[in-house]
Amino acid sequence: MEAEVLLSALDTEQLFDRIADALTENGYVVLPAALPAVMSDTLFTRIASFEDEVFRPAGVGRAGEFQLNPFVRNDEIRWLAPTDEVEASYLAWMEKLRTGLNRRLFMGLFDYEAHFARYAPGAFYKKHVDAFKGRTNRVLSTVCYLNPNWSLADGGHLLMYEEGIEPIAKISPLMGTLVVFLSDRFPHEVTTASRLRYSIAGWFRVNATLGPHIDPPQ
Ligand SMILES: O=C(O)CCC(=O)C(=O)O
Ligand SMILES: [Fe+2]
Repeated sequence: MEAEVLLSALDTEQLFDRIADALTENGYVVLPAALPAVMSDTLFTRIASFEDEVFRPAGVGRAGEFQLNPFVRNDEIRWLAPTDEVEASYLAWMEKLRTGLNRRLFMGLFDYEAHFARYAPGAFYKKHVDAFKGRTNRVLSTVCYLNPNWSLADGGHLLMYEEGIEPIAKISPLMGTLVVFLSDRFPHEVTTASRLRYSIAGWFRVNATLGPHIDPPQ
């Protein structure tokens, strides 16, 4: 038992090494089956069990600038909270990643926020950048997918762009796949899904508080 625990701790360190190396080299990484299978299974069970009322339409912009824009995105979200055991386990894993990356890359990641997202058939999220202009507190984006199977024809791909108009990556939202990327560097979009599509999107933030301006907002 102890050996098993040690082994998985070692695996996690190796995974974090891989993420750190890829971020340094490419600014992004796609990791199939990154999360422990038990964790993605329980997260899938949780999101799939939510009643419709649990979700709210996702918006664009933050705090004072927040608005609904169904032409840009029409997924539905629910923020994760540490009060639920399953959600807490995901947040705890991300906390390990946060300190792991700070140790390796001195990124100064300060906190993490994440929401479940549900894309109904026909839903999409047009090309956008996650970091809000002028307030650079979101520095590293994560997306974790919770769909037990997915085929090309189901759509709902994450397309990532860098400079050109052609995507540099096309990612299927398959269970356990984790994507991590620098928030201000990669415009990305979710193509129209023809099936219900589940994910958890999250952001590591730096503490950009300057003088009286509290950022992130409390
Ligand atoms: O679900 C995805 O693949 C990406 C979602 C996204 O870009 C976002 O929520 O900002
Ligand atoms: Fe995004």
